[in-house]
Amino acid sequence: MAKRNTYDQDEELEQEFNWAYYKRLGKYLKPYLRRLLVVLGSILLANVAVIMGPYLTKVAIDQAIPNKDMGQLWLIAGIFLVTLIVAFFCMRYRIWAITEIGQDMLKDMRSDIFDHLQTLPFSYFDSRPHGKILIRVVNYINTLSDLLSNGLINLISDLISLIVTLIFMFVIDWKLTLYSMALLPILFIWAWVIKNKQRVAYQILSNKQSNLNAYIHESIAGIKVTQGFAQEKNAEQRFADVSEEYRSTWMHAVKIQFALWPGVQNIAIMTTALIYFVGVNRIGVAVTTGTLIAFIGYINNFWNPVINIGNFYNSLITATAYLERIFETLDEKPEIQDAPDAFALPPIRGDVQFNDVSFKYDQDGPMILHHINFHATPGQSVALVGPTGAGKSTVINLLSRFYNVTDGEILIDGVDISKVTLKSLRQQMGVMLQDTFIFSGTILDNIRYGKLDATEEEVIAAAKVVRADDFIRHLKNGYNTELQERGSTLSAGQRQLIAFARTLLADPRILILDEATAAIDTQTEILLQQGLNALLKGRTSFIIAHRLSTIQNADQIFVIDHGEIVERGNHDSLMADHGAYFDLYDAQYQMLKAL
Ligand SMILES: Nc1ncnc2c1ncn2[C@@H]1O[C@H](COP(=O)(O)OP(=O)(O)OP(=O)(O)O)[C@@H](O)[C@H]1O
Repeated sequence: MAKRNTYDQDEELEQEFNWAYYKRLGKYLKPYLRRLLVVLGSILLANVAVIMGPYLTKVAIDQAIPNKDMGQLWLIAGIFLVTLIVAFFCMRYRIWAITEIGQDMLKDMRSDIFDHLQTLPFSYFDSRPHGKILIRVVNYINTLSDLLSNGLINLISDLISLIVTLIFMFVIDWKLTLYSMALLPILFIWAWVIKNKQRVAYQILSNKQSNLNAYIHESIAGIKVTQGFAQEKNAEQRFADVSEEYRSTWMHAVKIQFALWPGVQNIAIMTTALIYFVGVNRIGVAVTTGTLIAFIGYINNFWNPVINIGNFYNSLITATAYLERIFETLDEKPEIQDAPDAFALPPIRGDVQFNDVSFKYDQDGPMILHHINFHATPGQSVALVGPTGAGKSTVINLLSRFYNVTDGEILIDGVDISKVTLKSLRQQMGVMLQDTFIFSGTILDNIRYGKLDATEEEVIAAAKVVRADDFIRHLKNGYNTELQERGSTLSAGQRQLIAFARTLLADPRILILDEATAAIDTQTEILLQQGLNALLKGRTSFIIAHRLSTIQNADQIFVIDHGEIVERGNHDSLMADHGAYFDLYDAQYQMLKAL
């Protein structure tokens, strides 16, 4: 599992430069190879057209003009015009097609990372700020956009134009060509020297960017608390600090990135000077004026792509820092995976057995549950009570296999749940967490989340059974009322009723309910209780109860403390025992009386 992380903590950096990432990036290119070949063809054609220019000038200067051959001059002008038109259309196509290919690749990659995130265990999301996950799916992928669209266009067209130019140059004068290339090795060495510095600078930058995103995300999520405690100034200061760190690392990274640029420029200028020097000395001996002028034209054709390739190399090194993070996310193993020989759990009756189950969240963390044993027969209702942090939620997290047990086994209808496919297990289980999550969309959509193919009638019928129908009908647009993400426009009780309807629609044999802790008025409590009773009928249920009044009819009650079941029985027997349950009940009763 990933190490725990916070917004003010940098994520770990990879030490080695890993070319394998580009091989993996190539995998995303594969589906588009054919389209890319067509683009390559058009780039080649455009380059041949452009490259003809200096050659035509040479022919005009060395032959047509001295011979005063107007016919040849017109022909050269005509060919020139055609090359310009061909080049124009080829370039246009190139830009459009490559941008599309680049964006398609990004979309594939974004889908891969998003789909993969869906499979990751809670522990992955527990271990890092959500803002740091978000930034990988959105911003890091976007940083590749330039590389994969513009960068890719330029690289391919520059490589082709470089090769075509070199061929022309070699044909015209191979010696001058070699002089043109004389200073290239210096450039290669320079690029190699700053490569790692640049990558590390961008790794650090990506970290700071991630921290900033995490902080923004966290402060938006916690805005109510910030405003409630009038801590805005504090939040602003913290934001300013994180933001300043981002700015200064950005400046540092850019400084290193631009270290390559003057080197390329200077070498290009020096090469032109060298060609003039060598060329002028050889005019009349081995070089014609036309050849020298053509060569100066080619030198630009030669250095422009080299400069562009240098830039591409720059963005490639920069992107490495982001690619590492993207592939790291893709490589994150779903902790809870189907065993290779996993089989689908057949339709269950709802018999649940914990055999000596112990559990810890972190490998090197403390044991949270110790030797839990119990048996619930089909249709029974089980209530888990106990002080906060005792391990109640952990028990139900294990039952729905959001985590694997550290020791012992959990059996459903006698089948070890670690042996079955997750899908078949979770499909037969309804989990309602404390804070019912509402997705943006209509109420209808939100209830339908329990069974995607449910008809509107089925949705309404389910809502009626759990007593949700009444409040929904009172909303302005009824079932078609649009809800905000998290359901901020609904009350906690209403969100719970929606969760009940959603779960009823899914019709699971085993029900898990983490009762909301929020205080609700008596009337809502009665309503929820009625809804819940309707939902529980005929299902094995596990309820984490915070209000003991709601579980008096439970078949079994377990009192959990420090990860152990310290008492078990039903309400009457536990009350008669005068133990921990009695104390809890009494404390709540006294509290309610005092209100
Ligand atoms: N994801 C996690 N990673 C590490 N430790 C955790 C995690 N979730 C819970 N714990 C720890 O496990 C212990 C049991 O937590 P659990 O949530 O099961 O308690 P609970 O009885 O449900 O509490 P509450 O009534 O407050 O919801 C606590 O000490 C808690 O700090």
